[in-house]
Amino acid sequence: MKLKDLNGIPALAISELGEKTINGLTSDSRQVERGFLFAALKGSKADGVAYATDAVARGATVIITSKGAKLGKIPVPIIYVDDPRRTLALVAASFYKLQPDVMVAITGTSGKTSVASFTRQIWAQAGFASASIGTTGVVSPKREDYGSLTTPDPVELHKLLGELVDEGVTHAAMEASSHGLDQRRLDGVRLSAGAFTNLGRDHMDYHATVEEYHAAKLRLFTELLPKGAPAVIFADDPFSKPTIAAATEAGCTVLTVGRKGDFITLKRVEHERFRQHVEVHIAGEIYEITLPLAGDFQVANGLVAAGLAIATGVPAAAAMRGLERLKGAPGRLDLVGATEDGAPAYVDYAHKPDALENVLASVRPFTTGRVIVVFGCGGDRDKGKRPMMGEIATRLADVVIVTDDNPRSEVAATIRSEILAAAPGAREIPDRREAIREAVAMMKSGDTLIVAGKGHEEGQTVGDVVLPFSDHVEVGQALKDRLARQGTRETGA
Ligand SMILES: CC(=O)N[C@H]1[C@@H](OP(=O)(O)OP(=O)(O)OC[C@H]2O[C@@H](n3ccc(=O)[nH]c3=O)[C@H](O)[C@@H]2O)O[C@H](CO)[C@@H](O)[C@@H]1O[C@H](C)C(=O)N[C@@H](C)C(=O)N[C@H](CCC(=O)O)C(=O)O
Ligand SMILES: Nc1ncnc2c1ncn2[C@@H]1O[C@H](COP(=O)(O)OP(=O)(O)OP(=O)(O)O)[C@@H](O)[C@H]1O
Ligand SMILES: N[C@H](CCC[C@H](N)C(=O)O)C(=O)O
Ligand SMILES: [Mg+2]
Repeated sequence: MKLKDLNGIPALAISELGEKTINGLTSDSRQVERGFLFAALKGSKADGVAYATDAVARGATVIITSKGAKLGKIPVPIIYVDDPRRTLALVAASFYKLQPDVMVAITGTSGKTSVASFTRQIWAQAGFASASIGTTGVVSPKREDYGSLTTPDPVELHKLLGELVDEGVTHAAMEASSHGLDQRRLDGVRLSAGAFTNLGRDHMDYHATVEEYHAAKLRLFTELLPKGAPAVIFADDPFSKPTIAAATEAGCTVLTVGRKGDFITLKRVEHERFRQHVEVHIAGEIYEITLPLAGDFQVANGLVAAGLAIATGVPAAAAMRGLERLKGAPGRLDLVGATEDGAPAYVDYAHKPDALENVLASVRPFTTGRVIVVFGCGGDRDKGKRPMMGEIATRLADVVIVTDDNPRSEVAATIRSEILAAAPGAREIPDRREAIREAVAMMKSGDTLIVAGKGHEEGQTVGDVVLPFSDHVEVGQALKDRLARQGTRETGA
């Protein structure tokens, strides 16, 4: 492709270098090949400028960087721009060209993965070839790829969107993380609609304040959605009001959902152990549906997904039928099994205070015995959330077991002690497998077990090593062993 065919490049550079052929793009010098455009970006750990020479040695023929960057003697043209991350996103969008006709993005502290998955499922039920992109990976009619970043790097993202179109996908829902929004990873995506779930504490190691974190999320509505595009906003969160105000001010068509919602109004919820009966009103019609998922927060996620589906052309009745057939996203209040007398054991991805609070509160209505929780906190991540999660667990669960969750480069015992400082009466079992086995062994009739923090993850990161580990597998095995022990006892063997 010629440089002149790429979006986001300043006119002067196009007039001088427009005929240059570009074979590929990257912001990582290690991935440069002959004829590539290299974006030299200032990052949180390194500065891409330092790798420009390396990029040229590997075949880069044009470099994009920020105005004022000092690259020294480089034998290829350098294009200076105000916001090179945004330029890279726009360039990537035009390089890979194709995007699904309908693209929606979901932001918020919790529920993004679930809403993206639910939106895909509702679209699919309504007959559209649909995909979801996020923390748990990419799901489409032809693929189920395990994920890494919640919002992929723009070059990866646009390559992926092009591939999805080639597969026939017309509708895609993606997660917009605050890192992704802040780093302009989505700036080239042609969005049809956006959504907001809620705002709580997260990533305080990256964003200086909650306001800055909220502002990063608001970029979706204030800078990325085209004027007039639907913004589906969950109405019952403390941050709903300022989000609605910002989206309205930016010219979005705000559609609120929830108890205080106008677009989809939640009237009534009746909880059962594994499902919920929900009454909602949409445009004067009353719908009574059964959501086949546990957890209040799944009602919220379902309504946001239904809002996105309706806003992008699915009839309300079809969206409601779609809700009745939803499958939970992997590792989100995911029922692994039950003890011989029916006490359920769930794996959940709550790794931040609000999520833990929600998941523990959600299982209480159907727990006649004790709520037992096993959790830890990740190393090299926001330390402030550790005592907060300790306090929440102690307040909302009857038995608290604190264990390890990806200590990374930190001393695991220190992380645990920071949680335990705010969790009087909690037990400490460092080894996660042992903690799970202990929790399963103590379950009695009426109890509910929540193993929180890892959800779909398949590893335990200790130092630089990722040891294979799955909460799902461990809980399943512990339940199996318990049932086998029970059987042995009953037969007197
Ligand atoms: C902190 C963070 O978000 N980092 C992201 C950021 O990297 P960075 O620009 O800060 O990287 P850096 O290491 O400082 O390097 C600066 C530049 O030098 C380049 N470089 C570096 C070395 C070299 O040899 N050659 C070279 O060219 C790098 O490619 C980079 O362009 O931009 C990269 C490209 O988009 C991302 O891959 C990278 O994500 C890292 C891997 C990461 O772990 N990110 C996490 C925290 C993240 O983004 N999480 C969110 C939210 C999760 C959630 O809540 O669900 C997500 O969306 O996944
Ligand atoms: N709407 C919600 N409100 C509060 N908590 C929620 C909500 N939805 C999910 N959760 C909790 O957050 C956890 C993660 O959910 P999900 O993966 O859907 O969110 P996410 O925003 O994608 O999170 P992440 O940023 O970690 O990828 C769930 O396992 C559950 O504990
Ligand atoms: N995307 C999040 C996931 C955290 C999950 C939890 N298991 C942990 O390791 O803290 C992060 O990398 O911060
Ligand atoms: Mg996610």
